[in-house]
Amino acid sequence: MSMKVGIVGWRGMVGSVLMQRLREEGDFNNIDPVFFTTSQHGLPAPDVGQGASVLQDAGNLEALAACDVILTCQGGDYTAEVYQPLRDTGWNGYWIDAASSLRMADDSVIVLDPVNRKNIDDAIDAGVKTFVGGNCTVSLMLLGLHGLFKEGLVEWASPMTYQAASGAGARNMRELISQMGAVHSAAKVLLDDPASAILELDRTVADYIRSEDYPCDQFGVPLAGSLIPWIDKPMASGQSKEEWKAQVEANKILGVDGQPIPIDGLCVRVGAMRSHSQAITLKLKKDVSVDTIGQMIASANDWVQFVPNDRQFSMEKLTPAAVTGTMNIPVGRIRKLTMGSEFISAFTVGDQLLWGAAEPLRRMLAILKGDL
Ligand SMILES: NC(=O)C1=CN([C@@H]2O[C@H](COP(=O)(O)OP(=O)(O)OC[C@H]3O[C@@H](n4cnc5c(N)ncnc54)[C@H](OP(=O)(O)O)[C@@H]3O)[C@@H](O)[C@H]2O)C=CC1
Ligand SMILES: N[C@@H](CC(=O)OP(=O)(O)O)C(=O)O
Repeated sequence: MSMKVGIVGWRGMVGSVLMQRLREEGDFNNIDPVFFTTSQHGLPAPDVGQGASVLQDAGNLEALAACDVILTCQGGDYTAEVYQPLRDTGWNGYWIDAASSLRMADDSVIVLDPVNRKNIDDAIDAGVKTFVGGNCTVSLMLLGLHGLFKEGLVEWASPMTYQAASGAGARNMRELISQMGAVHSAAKVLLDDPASAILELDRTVADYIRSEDYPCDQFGVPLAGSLIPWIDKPMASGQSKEEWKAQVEANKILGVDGQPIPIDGLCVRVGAMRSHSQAITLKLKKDVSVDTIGQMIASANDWVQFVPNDRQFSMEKLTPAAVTGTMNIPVGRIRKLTMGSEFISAFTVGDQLLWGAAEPLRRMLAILKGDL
């Protein structure tokens, strides 16, 4: 009998990417999918090649409990509302989740199988039933620098991020494009006139970005033509929550026992659509040549692409524009920093919705099915 998989959050942004990947990889072939919704129960469910069905109520614990696996991208509020009551009914199925709520729980595993497949397998054998996708910047950093972490070479890391609008949600992506269009409209007359003074164009744009007319309901402040040096809630440490996640989640994924690897930096929202970038300063435990570092990085997994520290290659291959919509994780700008031979820089980019959110979940389901 095929595994009954309840899918919640499938029509959201992360869920839509997950659906696309499940279809592309033929993952619906040997499961019995049940689609849930918090708002549209009774309406037709997506047909994934197994005939017509209707959407089930995602708040109905009985319907959820009939599933062997719940795969959810519905968000943290939904998880907070449903997870424990469902477990309290005695349900002992697998819960696979994109939201952060359960990541740091003692009885959950953060899934990033190219990096921690053994931890996942051990956890399944030990009866763990809760598997959660990691924070996007954390997963993308660990995939990119997998080779260095695998060799136990990293003494500490400081990622400075350039995070895309998609991390804030679909409405924020739309708002970014509206902002871009609005700035262009405000400057169009001057832009169309090759003889206009550049300082007048510049002042017009700056005035518009600071004006009441600039559309920024979602972000609260301008993004297009600017940036936002804070993501998520403040923590008592002075970190933003996004910054706090780097060390705690990365060490959990890496299975570090005892003293954690210090990982801390600043997280910044920029005007990219759906790929997150990070400039990472690393202190290695020993002096290793740049060539050897490159080889370690390049050979660590099937998705990382080593980009030589060359101007043209960096400009063409190491950008959100090049990476978006692909599974590639390019890593470049590797060089020794002037602080000393053990200090290196790296720059990496990855699609926030693929490896950053949907793909680790899809692969976790594939592991449970025995397909991976
Ligand atoms: N691992 C990571 O780094 C990331 C994790 N996430 C997690 O995933 C969660 C979901 O994020 P995201 O996909 O951006 O959320 P969305 O807001 O796009 O979708 C969430 C839900 O909103 C409902 N919804 C209401 N109106 C619409 C509409 N017009 N179109 C589509 N859905 C609609 C849907 O539920 P319904 O059908 O029930 O109405 C949908 O499942 C986040 O809360 C976060 O926890 C997100 C990004 C990255
Ligand atoms: N906070 C991330 C997206 C996200 O949803 O992260 P998390 O899954 O850790 O809440 C961003 O804004 O880019």
